[in-house]
Formats: sequence, structure tokens, C-alpha cells
Amino acid sequence: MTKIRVHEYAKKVNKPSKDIIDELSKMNIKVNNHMATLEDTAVTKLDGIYKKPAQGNRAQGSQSRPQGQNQRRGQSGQGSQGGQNRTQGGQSRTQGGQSRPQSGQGQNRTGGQSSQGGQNRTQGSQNRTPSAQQGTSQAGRGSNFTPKAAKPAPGPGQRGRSNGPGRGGQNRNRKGKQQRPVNPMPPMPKREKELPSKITFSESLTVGDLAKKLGREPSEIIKKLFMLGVMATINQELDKDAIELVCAEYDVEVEEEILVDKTDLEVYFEPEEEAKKEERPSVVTIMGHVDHGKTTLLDSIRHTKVTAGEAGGITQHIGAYQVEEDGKKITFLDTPGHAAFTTMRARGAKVTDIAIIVVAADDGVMPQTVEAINHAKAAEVPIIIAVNKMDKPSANPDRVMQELTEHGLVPEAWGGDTIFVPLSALTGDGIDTLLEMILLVSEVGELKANPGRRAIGTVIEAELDKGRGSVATLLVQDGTLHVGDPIVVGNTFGRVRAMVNDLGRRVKTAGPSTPVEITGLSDVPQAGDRFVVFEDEKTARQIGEARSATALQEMRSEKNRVTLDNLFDQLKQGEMKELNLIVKADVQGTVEAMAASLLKIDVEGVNVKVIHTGAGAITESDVSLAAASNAIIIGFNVRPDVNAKRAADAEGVDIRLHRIIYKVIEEIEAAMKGLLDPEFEEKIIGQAEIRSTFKVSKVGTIAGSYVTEGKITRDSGVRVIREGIVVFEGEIDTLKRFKDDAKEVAKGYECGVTIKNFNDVKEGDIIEAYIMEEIERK
Ligand SMILES: Nc1nc2c(ncn2[C@@H]2O[C@H](COP(=O)(O)OP(=O)(O)OP(=O)(O)O)[C@@H](O)[C@H]2O)c(=O)[nH]1
Repeated sequence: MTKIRVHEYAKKVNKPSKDIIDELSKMNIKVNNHMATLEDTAVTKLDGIYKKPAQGNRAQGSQSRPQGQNQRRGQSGQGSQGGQNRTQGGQSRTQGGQSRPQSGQGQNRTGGQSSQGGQNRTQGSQNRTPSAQQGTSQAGRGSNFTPKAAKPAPGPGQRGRSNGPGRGGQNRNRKGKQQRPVNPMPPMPKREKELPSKITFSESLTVGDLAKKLGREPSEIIKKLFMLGVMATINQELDKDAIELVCAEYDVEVEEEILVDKTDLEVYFEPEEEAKKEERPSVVTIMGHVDHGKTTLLDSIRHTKVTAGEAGGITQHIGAYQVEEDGKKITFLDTPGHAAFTTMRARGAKVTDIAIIVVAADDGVMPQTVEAINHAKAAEVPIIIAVNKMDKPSANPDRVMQELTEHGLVPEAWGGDTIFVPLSALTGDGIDTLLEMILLVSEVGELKANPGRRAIGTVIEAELDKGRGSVATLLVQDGTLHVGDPIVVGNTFGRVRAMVNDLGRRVKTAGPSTPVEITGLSDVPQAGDRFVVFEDEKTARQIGEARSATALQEMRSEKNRVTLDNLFDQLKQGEMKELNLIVKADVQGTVEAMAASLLKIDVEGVNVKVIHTGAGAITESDVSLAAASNAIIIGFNVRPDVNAKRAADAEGVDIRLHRIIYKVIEEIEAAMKGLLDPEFEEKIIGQAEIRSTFKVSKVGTIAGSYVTEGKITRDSGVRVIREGIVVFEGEIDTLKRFKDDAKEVAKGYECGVTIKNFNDVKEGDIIEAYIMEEIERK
């Protein structure tokens, strides 16, 4: 009888593998993970547990979505009865409250204050664990002054006073007023001021400020501090401890307001309460070496799984797509290659839950396979190895396994825990198993999100579309995105005007792990940018505008990227020992040839390192990889696409475009030696129309002209254009306004021009003036 694995058993009894593993550990049967095989005895024991309840579960399970969800719920708190879950949530919230005492307590307090102040306050002080602790420690520390402290131990006193009448908070004001006349003249009137139940501060407060917040004289606070062993003056900044000590004396709750930078989108990515979370599809990235079949695999998965179910659906490449397997969804990021993965990571966005690394069985582990593995490991993302091209006669999966073992990925067949799936992206064989494995790994990962919250997520792709304006594919990572939502995406903002899913269908909402293409943004964001939905458009606009302003500023101040122009300086200053290059060319052969020649460059011990190569246009991912690793991009017979260009400008990444290989090598060598010639770019500054000509002996032909555009300057270069053809190119000899020499003549004015070594000007000719501008060094 063949041994059954944990996950297989789990599937059989319709339970998450994790449950099975837990049960096994209760039975003292040790298993490493869900891939472990089960002894017959273990199976029998498990059967004892699962055979009966399994039925019940199944019945329950079948109500909604299959397995996972129900199981998981069952596991955490018996299913769909929100009540229990919620209770749990409450607990976790309280827990959360410990780290930030405010939240939970704050609620109690506020509620309390308005209604029955006294009671709640008591409750509040019980709750106030952290400060209470401090209170005790302080009491301990300064036990010698406890009696004194007890006197103003104003808490009770205060309470007595304010609550004395036993009426609620609503009387407070009146009470305050009543009290004044009662305590006629004597001490300080402020004494009568009622203590607040709670004060807030951020970072620190001066004694004066604290006094104000407490409605007490600064001298009183200073005295208190003195009794607590802290010598302070009115302008002294008090730290959190001191503030809490003083407030504890007054029995006033303290809340430290953590100053949140509202424009920092990361803030909104704070973890959610567990209770509201539901299972969400996993997000998968496919990586691997060039030509190992990433694209084919992505297409193959998509075609077998999507079009089958969605007859007539025209798949649309929006940068990600979803397929369904076993009734569960899986989201694939459609931009293969770890550059895309790096883009996200370089921006701090953790998008991928599982990395599929494709290795061609006939080619084995290649440099980019290793890179991909390293990327996935660095991101702590579980890896599944897809051993591709199994249909080829030369396929040698054992070799792949062997080679990967050297990189710490040991197949479970050999006692390790890495999942290897042999498949053929071309024929489709093995793809189902791959999808099953993905579901398995995501099940173990317990991926959850709360569809009820406002959406947050990451930009997968974005571009400017002629007709639709800014178009961005967003991956909703938590919450649900709705049409009409006010949204901040990276440094842009807007309202979600329309949403289209990966099947090209218009949708109104998009839940967790769903990719959608949206329009309605004010500008084009960048891949890897975060997005956050806000409660109203005004907030979104404010935050978006603030972010774009800071981004602009940062861009201006950020000049330390390596470029060929500053390369020599950086090398000289010893800032760099290595020159990182990314090489893109039109065909793979050229890429390799170029990379090889570049690696041969040897200038004074500086290492040239080609960190990435590829055939095809320079993409935004190349740029972000360059930005992340301070590299220069070299393009041979290729151009950056629109997004790449924009990203390069924004990130200050140097892209060098060439058509001749030795020029590339020469340029890099020259740059390393500091011999790069300054680069100039022609800039057309104006145009004039010749309206009449005068021959003047000794001077030549003067062109009586009218400046129609821009300006003509004395030192500009000129071209004479006749019927669209350049008939002469040279320099201005003289430029006059009436009789006087002019330095420049602007649009709308007439002038007389003579051109050096050219007298054949004719009426109707156009003089185009240009200057050569040195390109700004980065
Ligand atoms: N025989 C066979 N060929 C395959 C298989 N998968 C992919 N190929 C072929 O391998 C070549 C490269 O496949 P791609 O999917 O373009 O590879 P890639 O990894 O996306 O390549 P890059 O985009 O250049 O990084 C293509 O000619 C595919 O037809 C497979 O399972 N079997």
C-alpha cells in the first residue's frame, strides 16, 4: 500500500493540513510538514479522530465554499457564527490595546465620561494597566513620598468632587460654575477647574503645557514633580514617564498620540483584527531563467483554466489574472521575471505569497534561476519548483533536483520539503498538480484578508492610455475596492472611475487578491506603488497632493545615483568598487555577447558586474532593478518603453542607448577613466521667415526676416530651410535690428540676418536657429 502524505490525508478528510499536523503532534507523532508521509498506525489513529466528525464537517462545509474556508473557520472559532469570532476579535483587540493602551481604554473612557463619569473612571483606572503599573513602580520608588502623594492623590479627591453630586457628566459644566462661588475667593481659581479624565500628548510636553492640559498651575506640577524626585522648570520638556507619573498622581489617563504621517501610505497597511478576516486567494509570481518557459506557463495556466470557464471571455493582459482550481481562486502576476518581483520589493511592497520558479528540465539551473531563488528567499516567500519542458526527450529532472539541492532546495522525495512539480507548459501536463500544490501551500500559509474594510494594495502596472488617461492595474491586498472610491495611488490620486477585471469585464467591486484595471487617476503611478482608499475625496486629494509634492522634492535632492557622467567621480572617491550594469538588447545572442565584452573591461581594479540581462525593450522593472542596485542600463538596439522612461527620469537611472557594440565598451571604459566627453543636445530656439533679400557689396546678402517663433540669437547655429529641405547649415554672421547689432531678436520682430559663407538666401526661406546645449549632468 502506498503511503499517504499529510496533505493528502487532509484532503481526504476535508481538513487543513495544519489541523492534521496539530493532531499528530498531540499524538506525539512528529512530522515535518504537510509533505510528510504517514505511517499506517498514524493513519489509523487519525481515522479514529476524523472519520466521524468528518461527516458533520463536510455537511457544514458544503454550505458555502468548499473546504478551506469552512475548515479554517471551524478551526478558529466554529464557523460562520460571527458572534464567537467577534468575541475573539474583541480579545485580540484588547491585546492590541496593550501595546497601544489608548485604543481599547480610550473607548471605555469616552463612553464613560459622558454618561456616568465616576463609575467609568474607576473602570478606566482598572483598565489602565500600563500606566497603573507605572503608578505602582513609582509608588514603590518613592514610597517615602507616598503620603504626600496621597494628599493630592487627587484621583479620589477629584472624583469625590466631581461625582459628589452623583449626577452625570452633563452637570459638569454647571458644577464647575457652581463651585466657583462656593469656593469664594481663596486659592487659585484654577484649582477648581475640573481635571480632565484623559490627556493626550505626542512625544513630549513641557511642564507648562502639561499644567495647561491638566488645568493646574505650573507651580503645582513642578511641586508634584519635585515630590516625585524630578526637578523641573516650567519650560522643561517632560518625557513620557514623567508625564505618566504626574498624571497618575491626578488619576488622569494619559494617551500618547503616536504621530502618524498621514501621507505615508504604509501606515494604512497595519494588520487588521483577525476576527474579521476571511480566506483570500494566494498571489503567485512565476520566476526563472530566460527561456525556461515562464511566459508559456503563464499562458498555459490561463488558457486551460480561464477560457474554459469563461466562454467568450476575452482575456486581457492587465498584469495579473485569476484562475479557479477546486473552487478556489489563485491570482497570478502576469509579469514574469524577478525584475518585476524586485520592483515590488524595492518599493517595500510584499505582494507575492508564493514564488514558482521555473526550471527547464533540459537546461537545468541557470544563473537567473539562482537569482530568482535568492529573490524569493530574501522575500521569505515559499517556493515551488516547476520542472518544465518535461515533454522534451532531453529532459532530465533528476539533474534539476540535484542542482537545486545545492541551493538549499531539497525535494521531498529526497527527504527535503521543497515541492517539485514536473510539467510541460507546452502540453499542459502537470499544470493541474502545480495548481493543487499552490492551493496546498496557500492553505498552510493561512492567507487572510478583511473584505469589509476600505481597500489597500499595490500597483502591478500602470500606463498612460491615449483614450482613457492614466490606467493602472491594482492588486487589492485587503478590503474591497469599489467604483467611485476616493483613492491615493503612489503619488497620484483620484476616484475609481471604472474597473475592468482580467477578463476585460467591467466590475463594480474587487475583493482581496483581485487584480483590476482602474481609470480615474490624476497621473500615472508606478508599479509597486501602494494604494489606499480614503473615506472622502477631499482627504484623498490632500494626501495625494502632499505626496506628489514631497516626491518632487525628494527627486530633486536625490542626485547620488551612479551615471556614466559621475561614475569616475564616484570611483575616485572610493564610493564604488563595482560597476553594476543591466544589459538589454534586441536579441539574446547580442545580450550575451555584450555582457561578455563588458565583463572584460578592466580599469584599475574596478569590477564590472552585469546584474541583469535580457532581450527586449528596457522596461520599468529594469529601471527599478537598476535603481535598487545602483546600476546603469545599457540598451543595444532597444529603447525604453514609456513607463521605463518615466521611471528612469523619476529615479535618476542612467540609460545608455547604442547601436554599435564597441561604442558601448568604449563609452563605459572612458567613463571609468573619467574621459567621457560632455554630451550635447541640439535645441531649436526659434524660426524666422525671410521676407526680402538685399545684396550689399562687401557684406553679402542680407536676409530681411521676421521671427515667427521663439527667438534668433547672434550666437545660434542656423539652418536654411527651403520647401522643407535643409539647404544650408552654418552660423549667423550678423544679426541686426534696423541699423544696430542685436544680440537676439524675439518672435514678432523683424531683423536683418547674414549667414556666414552663404549668400544664396531667398524670399520664403525659413531660418531655423538652434543652440547646442550640454546635457545636464546627473
Ligand atoms: N518543449 C517545450 N518547450 C517549451 C515548454 N515551455 C516553453 N517552451 C519553449 O521554450 C521557449 C521559451 O519559452 P518562454 O515561455 O518564452 O520562456 P520565458 O522563460 O518566458 O522566456 P523569457 O521571457 O525570455 O525570459 C519557447 O520557445 C517555448 O515554446 C515546454 O514545456 N516544452
